[in-house]
Amino acid sequence: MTTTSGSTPEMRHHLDDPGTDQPGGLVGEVARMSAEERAEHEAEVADVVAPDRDIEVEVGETLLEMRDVTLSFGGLVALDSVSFSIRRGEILGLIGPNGAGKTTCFNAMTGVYRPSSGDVLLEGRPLGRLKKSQITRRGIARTFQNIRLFGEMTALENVVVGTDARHRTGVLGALLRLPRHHREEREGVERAMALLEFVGIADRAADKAKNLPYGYQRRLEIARALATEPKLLCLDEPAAGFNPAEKEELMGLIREIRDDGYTVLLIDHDMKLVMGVTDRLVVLEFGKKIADGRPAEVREDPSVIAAYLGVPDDDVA
Ligand SMILES: Nc1ncnc2c1ncn2[C@@H]1O[C@H](COP(=O)(O)OP(=O)(O)OP(=O)(O)O)[C@@H](O)[C@H]1O
Repeated sequence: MTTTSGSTPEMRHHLDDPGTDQPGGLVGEVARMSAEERAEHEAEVADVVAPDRDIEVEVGETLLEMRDVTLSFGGLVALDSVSFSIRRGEILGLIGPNGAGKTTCFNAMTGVYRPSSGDVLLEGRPLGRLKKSQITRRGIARTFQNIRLFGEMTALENVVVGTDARHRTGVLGALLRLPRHHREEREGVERAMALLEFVGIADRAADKAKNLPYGYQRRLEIARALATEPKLLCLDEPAAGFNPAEKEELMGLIREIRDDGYTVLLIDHDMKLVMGVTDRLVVLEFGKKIADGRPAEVREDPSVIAAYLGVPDDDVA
């Protein structure tokens, strides 16, 4: 995957002076563009963010499969023979009451925990005993329920760290200052900048992550995950703590990510939001899968209604 072919003069300018929000900075330049110029600029950014998006992907083929996965913590069975597939190009929602096993599913897919039995397969190959970093390289990236950023690093640096997962030169290449290392470093910064723009926080690229507003931090986590060029992006409650307008904006971003060719797995408690953005839903309760289907079907499913008994109708609507 090449990542720099679409880098634009605007991006390069911004790299020289990241974070500037003043007239002359990228944000100001974009604001002054005509509608036509802006559309062209956005297409150029999209080229950098998702360079492969025009390559025809077999939307609908299985990307990840949870095959009969059981995961126990001592006597507690957090996942009980759970099987479902995530199809390429879809937004799949994973829902269920508190403690149902949603985060444990993410942890099983990303190598935090190993299933006690069963398999997680990515593109038909079991993840087996791969380490977290190896799974990231195979193509699964995630964000966390509790934001985990490098607080003392800038927003841009946080995303550049994500691009490192794709670098082919290792520590030795860096020590020897190989030309390829320099090129990868430069490409990483350009791609990181494009991703910050894509998620809407390029104006704060030079700020330390810990100083960013909460909503920016959530978007920064998504940019960092995208930097690894994942085949599957797992978002664990990305809208937690957002007001309705912020949630709506975030859903727009998640749709854009999918439209750019990524596959998204989404956990969220807000039923309205999940129903509104997902193509399909898997419902867990007490570690077992109780439903799997289109949002409109799942919301009518008696076992799902029973699992959510007590949730006001408004929240399920
Ligand atoms: N590391 C752990 N050690 C012991 N028990 C755990 C561990 N992680 C999760 N559990 C238990 O496994 C069950 C499933 O937890 P999990 O966090 O996956 O649920 P969840 O559906 O993500 O819940 P929530 O919506 O509250 O985040 C819960 O009973 C939880 O207490």
